Amino acid sequence: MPTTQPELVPHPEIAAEQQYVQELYGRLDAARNLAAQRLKQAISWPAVDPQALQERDATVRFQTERVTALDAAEAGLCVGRIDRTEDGPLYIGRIGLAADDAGGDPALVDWRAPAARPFYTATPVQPLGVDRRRHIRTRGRTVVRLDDEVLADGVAGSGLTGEAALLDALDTARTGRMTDIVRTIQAEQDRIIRADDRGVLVVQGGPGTGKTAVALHRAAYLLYTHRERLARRGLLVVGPTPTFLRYIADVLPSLGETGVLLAGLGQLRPGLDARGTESAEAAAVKGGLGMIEVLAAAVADRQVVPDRPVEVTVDGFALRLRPIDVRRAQNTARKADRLHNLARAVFARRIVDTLTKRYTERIGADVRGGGNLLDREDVASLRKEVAAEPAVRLLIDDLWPVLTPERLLGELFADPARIAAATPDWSDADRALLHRPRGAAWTPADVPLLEEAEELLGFDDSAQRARAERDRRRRLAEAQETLDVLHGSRSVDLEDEHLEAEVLSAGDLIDAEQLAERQQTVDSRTTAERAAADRTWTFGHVVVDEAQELSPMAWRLLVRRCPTRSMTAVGDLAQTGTLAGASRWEETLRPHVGDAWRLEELTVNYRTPAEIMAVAADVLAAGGTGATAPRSVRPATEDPWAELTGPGVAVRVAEVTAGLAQHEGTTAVIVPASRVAEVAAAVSERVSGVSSGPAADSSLGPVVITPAEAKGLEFDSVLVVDPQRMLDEGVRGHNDLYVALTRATQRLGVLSPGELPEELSRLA
Ligand SMILES: Nc1ncnc2c1ncn2[C@@H]1O[C@H](COP(=O)(O)OP(=O)(O)OP(=O)(O)O)[C@@H](O)[C@H]1O
Repeated sequence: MPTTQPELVPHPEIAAEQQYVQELYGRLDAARNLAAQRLKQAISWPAVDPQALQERDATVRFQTERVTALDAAEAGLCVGRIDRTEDGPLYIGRIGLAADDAGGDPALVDWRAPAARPFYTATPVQPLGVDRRRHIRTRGRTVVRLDDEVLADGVAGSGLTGEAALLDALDTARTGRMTDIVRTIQAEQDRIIRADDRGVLVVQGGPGTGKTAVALHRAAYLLYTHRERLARRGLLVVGPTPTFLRYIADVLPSLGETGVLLAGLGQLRPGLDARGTESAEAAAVKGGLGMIEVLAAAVADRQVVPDRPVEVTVDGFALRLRPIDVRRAQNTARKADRLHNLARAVFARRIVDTLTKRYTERIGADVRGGGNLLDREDVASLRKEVAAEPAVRLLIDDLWPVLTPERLLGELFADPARIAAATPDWSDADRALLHRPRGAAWTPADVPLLEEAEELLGFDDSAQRARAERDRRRRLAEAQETLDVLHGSRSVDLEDEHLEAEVLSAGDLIDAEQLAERQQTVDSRTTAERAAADRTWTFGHVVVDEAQELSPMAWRLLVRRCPTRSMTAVGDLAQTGTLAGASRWEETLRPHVGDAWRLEELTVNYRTPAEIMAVAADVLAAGGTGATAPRSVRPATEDPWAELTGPGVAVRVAEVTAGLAQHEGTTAVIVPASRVAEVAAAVSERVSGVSSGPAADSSLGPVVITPAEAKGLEFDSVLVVDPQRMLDEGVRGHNDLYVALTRATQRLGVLSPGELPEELSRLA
C-alpha cells in the first residue's frame, strides 16, 4: 500500500537520497562539460574539404544533441528507485549515467531502458522482483519528497503505480503547456509506450486517459530504442491544430528529443500552411476517398480534344489539326506515362509531328503531281520551326497544360462547369460544397487533395536534371583545369629532378571526378528540416494524435509518407467532431493498411475529477455511441454547477470568468462557434489577457474557444456556455459537449441562457 510522507514531516531517508541525487548531478555536470568541450573542439576543426566539412557537421550535430539532452535532464533528473530483492537498489531517471564501476549497475538508468520497466509495472500482485518502489520528487537539485510503496507484502492496492506521487502530479495547477509524465507513467500506459513498432498501433481511450502523453513518451521511447533508424528517417508527430501543437511542443524537448517534426494537418504539404476555414460539410466531402476519382477526372478533363478542327499559322501557312489528330496524340501520351505533366512531352511531340506533316504537305507538294520534294533535312528544319512557333506552343498549352496541384484544384473549385465534369455521379448539393472563389485560402482538408493531385500530375524535372548535368560537367571541366595547372606548375618550383619524381602531385592523389564531387555543397540541415521540406520524404515512424478526426484522404496521405506503416494513432471515437472523422477504427483503417493494425485501450481518466466525469458520462450515454466513460482517479475539490442566465448570458460569462481567473492555473470558456465573437468581446471587457480562436493561448489569460479548438487541451477551470446550442449546432453535437465538459482538471461551471438540456439534469 502506498505510504505518503507529508511534506512537513521529513522522510527519514531524505538526507541519504539528497546525497545520492547530489552525486548524480555531479555526474551530469561532468558529462555536460565533456560534451561541451567536444562540441567546442569539433566547431574549431579545420574543414579542408567537403568530406571533412561533412564529418565536422555530423560531430557538431551529435554533440549539440548530447548537450541539449543533458540540459533537458536537469529538471527532475532522478525520478525514483526500485529496491530489488536480489540485486539491491536501482535508480531511474531521465537519462542514463554510468557508475565508476563499469561492471555494476549504472548510477542512473534511463527510464526507457528495459531495466527501468519494473519501476512502472511492478505491482504487489506481480512484484517482478521489486520489494519497494520509491518516487523521488525534487525541486531544483533538492529532494523535497519521497513516496514509498512496499510491494513485497502482496497486498493489492488501487491498481495505480505510485498513487501518492501520481495524485500529487495531477493536482498541480496547469500552465498552458503540457509536461512530461516520466515520474508517474502508469502500467497500462507503459505497455503502450514500449509496444512493438511494427504496423499501426491504435490507442483508443476516453478523455484524460493520457493518450497524448503516451503518444509523446512512445515517440521518445522509439527514438531511444531505434535511434539509428529513426535518426535517419525521422519521426513525425501530427496534431489537429496549431494551438494543440503549441500545447504539446515542450514535452519531447523536455525528454531530450529535439529532432522530431511536429505538424498540423494543414502543414503536411511543404511550403504551405493551410489555415483557411470552411463548412464541416465541405470538409467532409473533400475528405472522402471518392475524391481520388474526382481528381483523376479533373486531370483528364484538362486533356482537351476540341470538337471541331483548329488552325494554327506557321510562317503564313494555316495548318489544320483535326479532333482525331488530337485524340490520337492524347491516347499515345496517356499510354506512355501515367502522370499528366510527364506525358505532356509525348503529347506535344505528336502534335508537332502532325503539324509538321501538314506543313511539309503544303510547301513540299510537287506541283507537277509527283511525290514530296523535301528531303529529310528539310523536314527536320520545318519541324524545328513548327516546334518553336509560339502559336503552336499556346495551342499545346490549351490542349494539355502544365499543371501544378494548386492550379488544378484552384481552377477546379472556382468553376462549377469543371466541378460538374469531374463529378458525373454527384448531386448538385455536393458539387456546390466544392465550389469556392478563386484565390480563397487553402484549408486543412485541401492539403491531402493537393498532395493527391501531385501524385497524379507528376513533376517534369527534365529541365532541372539537364541543368544539374550541365553543372556537373562544368565542375568536372573546372576540376580538370585545376589539376592541369597544379601539374604544370610543379617542375617550375622544383629544381632537383630526383626530388620532383618523389613528390606526388595533386593529380596522383585525386582525379578530376573526385575533385568535382567534393566541390558540391554539403547539406547541413537536420533530418526534421530536410523531411519538412521534401514532400517525397518517408518517415521511420508517424504518431497521430486526435486520430479520430482524420479523414480517409488524410489517412491516405499519412500512409504514403510512412510506407512501412510503423505508426501510432491515438484517439477517442466518442470525441469525433468532424463529419469525415472516424466512427469505427476498423472501417477507417482497413482501406489503408488492411490487417496491419491492432487496438490497445486506456481506461483511467487522470484529468477530470469523478464528479465532473459523471456529468460528462450522462452526455456520452445520451449520444448513443455505446462508448463507456473512463474511470476517474480523483475526486473534485469543488462540485460542478450550472446556472440559468436568461438572455444576458455573455455579461454573466464575463462576471464568472473574472472570478475563475483569480484561481491559480488556466481558465477556458468553451462556447458554441456562433457565440465566440459575442462572448469573447464581453469577457475581454472584464478580464485582461483574453484570447480566442485558433491562436488562443491560455498561458496569457482566459481563452474563449469552441469545442473543436479545445480538443486535446485541458484547463484548471472550465466554463461551458449555452450547452443546448452546442448540442444543436455541432455536426456531432453530443461529442462536442462531451469534449467541452471533460477539459476541466479542477472546476466546471455551466451557464445556460435557456433550460438546461436533459443530458445535464444532474446539474439542475
Ligand atoms: N501517468 C500520468 N502521470 C501524471 N499525469 C498524467 C499521467 N497520465 C496522464 N496524465 C495527465 O493527464 C492529463 C490528460 O492527459 P492527456 O492530455 O494525454 O489525455 P488524452 O487522453 O490525450 O485526453 P483527450 O482525449 O481529452 O485529449 C494531462 O495533464 C497528463 O499530463
